[in-house]
Amino acid sequence: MFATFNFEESPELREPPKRSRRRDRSVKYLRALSAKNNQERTQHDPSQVPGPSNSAAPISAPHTVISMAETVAPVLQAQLPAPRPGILRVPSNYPSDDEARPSTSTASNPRRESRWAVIRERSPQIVSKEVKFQEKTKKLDLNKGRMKSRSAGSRDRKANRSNPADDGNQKSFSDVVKTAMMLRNWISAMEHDERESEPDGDPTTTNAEHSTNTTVNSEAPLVEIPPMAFAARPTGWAQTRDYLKEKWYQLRYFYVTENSTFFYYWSAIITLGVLYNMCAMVIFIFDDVHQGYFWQWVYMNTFFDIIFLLDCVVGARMTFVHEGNEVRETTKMWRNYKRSQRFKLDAATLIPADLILFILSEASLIRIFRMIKIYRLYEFIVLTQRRTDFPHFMKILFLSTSCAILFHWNACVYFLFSLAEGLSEDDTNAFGFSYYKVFDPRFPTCTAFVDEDCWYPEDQSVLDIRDERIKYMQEMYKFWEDKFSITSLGNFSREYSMTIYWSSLTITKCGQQPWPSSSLQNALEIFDTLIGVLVFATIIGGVGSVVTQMSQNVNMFREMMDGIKFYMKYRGVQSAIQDRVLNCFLYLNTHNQLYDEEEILSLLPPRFQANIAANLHQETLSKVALFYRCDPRLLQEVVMLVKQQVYSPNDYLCRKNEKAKEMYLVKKGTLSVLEDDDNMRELDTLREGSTFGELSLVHVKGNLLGDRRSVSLRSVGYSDVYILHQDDMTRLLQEYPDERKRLLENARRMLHSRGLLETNELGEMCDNTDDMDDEQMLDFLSVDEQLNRLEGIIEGIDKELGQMVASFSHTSVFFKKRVTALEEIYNSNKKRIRADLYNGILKTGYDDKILLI
Ligand SMILES: Nc1ncnc2c1ncn2[C@@H]1O[C@@H]2COP(=O)(O)O[C@H]2[C@H]1O
Repeated sequence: MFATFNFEESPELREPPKRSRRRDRSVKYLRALSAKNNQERTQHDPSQVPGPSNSAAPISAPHTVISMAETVAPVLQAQLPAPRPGILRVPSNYPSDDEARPSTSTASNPRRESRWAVIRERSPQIVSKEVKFQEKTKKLDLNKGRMKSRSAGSRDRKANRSNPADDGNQKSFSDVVKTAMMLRNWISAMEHDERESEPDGDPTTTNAEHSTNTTVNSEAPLVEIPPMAFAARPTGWAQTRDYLKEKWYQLRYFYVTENSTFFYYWSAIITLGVLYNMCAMVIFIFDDVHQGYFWQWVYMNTFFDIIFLLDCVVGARMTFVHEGNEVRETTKMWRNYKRSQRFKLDAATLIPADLILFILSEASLIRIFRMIKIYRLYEFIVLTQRRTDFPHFMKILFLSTSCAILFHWNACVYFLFSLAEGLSEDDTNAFGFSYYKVFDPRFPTCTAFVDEDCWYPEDQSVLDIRDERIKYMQEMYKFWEDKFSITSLGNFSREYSMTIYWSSLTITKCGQQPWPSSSLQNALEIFDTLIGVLVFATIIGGVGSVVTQMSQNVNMFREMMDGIKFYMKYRGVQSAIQDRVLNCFLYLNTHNQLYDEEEILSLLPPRFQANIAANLHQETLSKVALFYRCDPRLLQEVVMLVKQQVYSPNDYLCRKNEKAKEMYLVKKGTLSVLEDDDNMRELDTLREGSTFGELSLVHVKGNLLGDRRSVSLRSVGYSDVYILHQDDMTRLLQEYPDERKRLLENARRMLHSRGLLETNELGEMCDNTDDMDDEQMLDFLSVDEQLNRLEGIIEGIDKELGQMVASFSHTSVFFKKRVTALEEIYNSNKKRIRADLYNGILKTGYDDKILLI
């Protein structure tokens, strides 16, 4: 996993504004123009410049929008053709104010006219653009006018248009104005957006445009915008820059943890490289492969070498634990990598020995150095076994892969050996490889099932196979001579198929092979036999353990099932009950519930047990009315007390009027709430996530139900239920006296609201336990609760006494040691001490004469 610095991700980074670069540039350009325009305006029309008091006055966002619109619009207007009097006719739905009519507003506004004059004067490009634009518009208008005039002949029903050309001009120009207006509004809106999202104090400037706009803002601010008027939100280039910066930091300081998903997948890639090297480097001893794929091999080698190089970078960014802390500092990680075994192995892997291939291309085994990376393959196997849900399958997969690689290597060694010995031409019994041993495959050209002639007429044969075998073979050969085709294989296919066959049979000792007839052949055979024995021991052991593990659970279940069956038969249990028990047992097995959860959890440290329990029950329990506003620490302990129970179909969880001692949480299944066992009227159904019976956790004085169940509850199908016992709760509440009071209060309120609590005449609750001390509280406890409490108190006293005894014995040992040490000091310095005492140098505060005796 790539680690990152904990940059605070701002919302705008998550949602980049949809602005194109072109739009940015256009805004920049327009801004520059408007800046000049403003500058000129201030020079030509001092009344427009806000005075110090104005500039200081904060203004709200809408004002700014209008002012910016005013700023940008004239610039656009400057590029529009000068309106011809009498031509402009704005559609009825078009804005009719001055701002919306550039021509009229410009004409009627001498101030603006003077501004444009200055702009034209100072920006010749704009003037030339304007001229070009005017010319184009004129042409457009003329063309349109011509077209209109053509159509006007046939459609003179538009009598109000006396001059069709004028009409065309008028429409096209209004289109242009309309577009310009839209453009202006769009820019205004964008300006507004942008200002709203300015990152720093200057809300009219983005970082990228700073240099352009500084002049505008410093010299002739249109309106002073308070720095905090808009939220700081980088946009455009600033945002991209921030994003790139963040990515750069992430890349520069990335780190990898061993258990991260990134490292796992990266290891998978490295493993692929290792396997590739293992297969490729030996297969290039075959001539066909070498000649046909040498350069492809070189490219692939380079690719995987780069991957291995990158693995060194990853290795240098591996976190490690130092004094219990995970170290993620770049330099420390690098130093740790340099010191590690991994670094040495990685360095050895990357020895560029395969440069020799360019001189001696046959020496493909020179890449053997890359095999050092095999340790990463082992790491990958370990990581996979940690992560996978199918460990047995993975184990068998790894075993078979290693077998395949071993066979492959052995086949190549055998071929090399045969090459060294010299290939025999036509001896099928030769130990080494011979092309004669591998025939090209032959396929029948007739179909035996369809074609009658395709069957060899054995019944017509007069030859007895036992006596005239050779003749029989010749006859057969003649018969098939024209009834098959030969597919000729390349040399490599024949070589590899034969050698891998030899290799697998020799290693597994599964088939008879030609005898070795020389010392070298013997040596190879013995070597193979040794490897075969080792491999077999490993494979059989591995597969055996996998099979044992896989069948372990099945066997255990079978044993348990047999035991139960035997017991029930032996005791003569009714067959209906037997069926119920066995069905329930099967259900538990299929839902993986035969495991003892407590036993499994007990393997974990208490902290994790608490985490798991909280994850399973805390949310459900926090919604129970009884725990309303109770201390979260109490809830954290309550979740640890919850135990699981499975109920079969029609099992009763509790019956009406039974002593209530548990609270239930439904994890899975459906429960029926029955009014009574007798009439079986269903009041309600409870499903997953429901809780009930919570009032049985505390004993409430005045409970009209008297701690009895108000209804019966029956499981419809199989139900998984979590149970919280009253005893556990009472014991826990001894440590939380305040919470006990709160729970009692909640319980009383609940009972009261259901009309199940004794009330006084005014209908108020009889007792208030809030102000009670522990002594008074005892009166409200049931005998069971009192006993529990007593047990708790005795346990507490016991604990305290134990602590006191331990502390006493510790202190006495300490003092004994001290006295012994003092005695030793005194004995060794007896004379000096006596002399000092005698001379009055040492004063003990006691009667020194006693010591001097
Ligand atoms: N009509 C009902 N619908 C759902 N749950 C009920 C209904 N009546 C009672 N219960 C719950 O079922 C529980 C049975 O045991 P208790 O009487 O202790 O508390 C009961 C309530 O929590």
